[in-house]
Amino acid sequence: MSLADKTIGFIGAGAMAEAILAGLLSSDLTKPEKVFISDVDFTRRDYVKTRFSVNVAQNNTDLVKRSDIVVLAVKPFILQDVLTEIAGSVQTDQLMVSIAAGLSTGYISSFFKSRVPVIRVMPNTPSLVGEGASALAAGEFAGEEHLALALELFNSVGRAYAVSEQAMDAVTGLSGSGPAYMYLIIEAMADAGVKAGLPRKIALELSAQTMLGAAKMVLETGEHPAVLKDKVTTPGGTTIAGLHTLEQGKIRATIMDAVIAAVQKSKELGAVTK
Ligand SMILES: NC(=O)C1=CN([C@@H]2O[C@H](COP(=O)(O)OP(=O)(O)OC[C@H]3O[C@@H](n4cnc5c(N)ncnc54)[C@H](O)[C@@H]3O)[C@@H](O)[C@H]2O)C=CC1
Ligand SMILES: O=C(O)[C@@H]1CCC=N1
Repeated sequence: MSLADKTIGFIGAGAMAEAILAGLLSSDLTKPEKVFISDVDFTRRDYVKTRFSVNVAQNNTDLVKRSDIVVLAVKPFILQDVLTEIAGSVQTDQLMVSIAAGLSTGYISSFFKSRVPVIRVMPNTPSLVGEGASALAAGEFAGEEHLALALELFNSVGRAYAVSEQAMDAVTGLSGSGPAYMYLIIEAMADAGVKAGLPRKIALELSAQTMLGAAKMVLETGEHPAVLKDKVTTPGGTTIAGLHTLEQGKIRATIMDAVIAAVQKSKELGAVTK
């Protein structure tokens, strides 16, 4: 079974659902007719319906009845209410895919009386432009075929990797939260360009394109970032002067600390439901 044969429902049509839908529908793996959404915020629901021409379910249980794959895309603190609401309608031949940060597959399964397959995913917002980074973990009742379906879904919006569930907090701190860190760096580099006299628009685009290009070099050449860094760096030149300043500012330790703080926070948020 592939994704093309399945109906996919999104409970919660917020920022992440929109990002996944944008990538998924432009990948041609499914069609808007095969997608359902439900959201308690009707303005939001109608915006997403209009943007993608997808179907609107009357409510969350109606969505469950119409969907082979149900993507749980509400905030973690809302998920308990949603699971309580839909538990009686979910069948074992359906697949639950949760993108809620910090909530385990065991926690989600505990709401269902039967052995409903659950896959937990940590995606990120660049899914919106087809450049998402997602990690997936299969719950106790999910088999290889369920994992394959979910990988197909998230590979359609970027790169998706199967990991053990214990790795999810690390993924959340790294690639889940990571886009925000990258935006900070892009903004700071653009500000520096403006300070040095560049027009704002050009400074921002040069900065963003530089990050995009550097990321592609790492992914496509397969070379170690240190080797690529050395290729930019002329002896006695400009780059080594900039790198020295970054090292003096302890940029590596600061970035590592930021990711570890987010990993720690993910553990704390998840501990509430364990
Ligand atoms: N924003 C991000 O970068 C990432 C978010 N996530 C996870 O994705 C999930 C969704 O996050 P966002 O899309 O950012 O949140 P959001 O707040 O943009 O979207 C959630 C949507 O759920 C709707 N909603 C609230 N209660 C509902 C209910 N009872 N039934 C149906 N819909 C309901 C809200 O009206 C809203 O439109 C969260 O669990 C978050 O942990 C995961 C990875 C990255
Ligand atoms: O900030 C958060 O908690 C969520 C999870 C990863 C990205 N956004």
